[in-house]
Amino acid sequence: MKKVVRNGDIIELQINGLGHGGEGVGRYEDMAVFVPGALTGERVKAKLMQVKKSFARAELLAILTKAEQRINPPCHFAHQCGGCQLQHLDYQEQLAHKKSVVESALRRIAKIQNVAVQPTLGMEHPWHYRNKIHLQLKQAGKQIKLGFFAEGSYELAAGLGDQVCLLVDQQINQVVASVEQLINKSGLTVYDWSTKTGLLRHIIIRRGFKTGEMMVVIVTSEERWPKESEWAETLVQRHPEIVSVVRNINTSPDRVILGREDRVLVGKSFITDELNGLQFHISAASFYQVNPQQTEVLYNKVLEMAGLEDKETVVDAYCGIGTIATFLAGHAKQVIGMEIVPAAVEDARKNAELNGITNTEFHTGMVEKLLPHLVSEGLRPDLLVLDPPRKGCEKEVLQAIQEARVPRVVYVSCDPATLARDLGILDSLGYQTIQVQPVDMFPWTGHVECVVLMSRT
Ligand SMILES: C[S@@+](CC[C@H](N)C(=O)[O-])C[C@H]1O[C@@H](n2cnc3c(N)ncnc32)[C@H](O)[C@@H]1O
Repeated sequence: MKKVVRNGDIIELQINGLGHGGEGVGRYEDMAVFVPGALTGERVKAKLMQVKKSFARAELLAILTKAEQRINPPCHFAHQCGGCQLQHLDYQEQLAHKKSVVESALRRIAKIQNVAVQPTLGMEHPWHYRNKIHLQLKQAGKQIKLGFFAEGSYELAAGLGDQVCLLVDQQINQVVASVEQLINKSGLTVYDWSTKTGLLRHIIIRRGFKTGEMMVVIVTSEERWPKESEWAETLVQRHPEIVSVVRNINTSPDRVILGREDRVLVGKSFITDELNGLQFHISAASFYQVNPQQTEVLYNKVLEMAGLEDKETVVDAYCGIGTIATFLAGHAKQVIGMEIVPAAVEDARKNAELNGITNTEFHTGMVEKLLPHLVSEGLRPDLLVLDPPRKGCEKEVLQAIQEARVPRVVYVSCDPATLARDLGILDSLGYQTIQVQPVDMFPWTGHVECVVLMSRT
């Protein structure tokens, strides 16, 4: 008879593989059990925390047999903070794991068997690669702490002020420490989600790796902040590489990060950066890839898969600040970008100007509306690049690709599951998957980025 399994049970488990979020997975009483921190090949003792019908989540209590690929995580907070799911796994093994995540998603979700997934393109020095940090704040007694949430929670896992994040650029780490000190010195308050009072909601710091320019965005409620500009001036005096301090006012009652109003407290409203010798203008509200070194690798793959011969009409759907459009413009007749965030579209237009590009145009709106509309008006692109957010593409986008009979599609994705779902749909619409290339944009985390070439059969 099947044993009754309950929350709180302590079990021994053989780990047979890693799940998509990097958790160890074993089987117990016909259930898949997910154990964060456990590795393939290990025997572990774990406590069941969330028992469902066919699976359970468990907390790792002890490693009874250790895997060879296990390493000591160099970060003190690796198991508390929700940022790094794989710091205990050797880097080369992580790259192999990410390839297998893509393979398994293609096989299970897209039902695509016969395409070889290339080995993941990794980094030589996979530390301090992030050009952006997004900090949470917590009132801890009289002190305000800056840091990251624990996995799956709104509780601060680790204060960062006197520590450094090993994934984030070192100069950003230094600015984090100063911001925390200055916030505490000036007696600012943290926004309280239960009473909806207090000032500070989030802090975002960005740095252009090539230019060294930094931006600090202080996301606040609309509460009065006396001497806001003086506060920002003091920060810039300590760190002259900060060229922009922006107060973003967010009045939303939910946890959306940025509000609608930006107020520049010091300097300009943007920073600049450079990728492959091209200049980019980046505003506070605009998306910009967080790992610039691997972004060049990713975009060069897109360019290679695009196989352009100077005569094509290209669509860059979900174009952000037009980085991919700018990469491709020099090799195509025309590039048409589409993006939902108006500030990013303004950046994209400026970026064309900055780089002396005259064959791009950018449309503001939802790709699922813009693309079908332009196709109905006769647009027939030779190549379509898709780089949607984690949730992937709406069906209308994929149908418009079929209707326009676009010969080639390059799909950039940060989520193998939604990528596989969309490749499966495109497959049923007559598109064959030709090349699949994972690129490690987020070392030590469970996240997997991938670029795929599809061709109309
Ligand atoms: C993963 S980012 C890629 C941006 C750009 N290709 C790059 O590499 O920097 C996705 C972009 O899609 C935009 N976006 C999200 N949903 C959208 C939609 N429905 N229509 C158009 N753009 C959208 C986001 O604002 C973001 O800029």
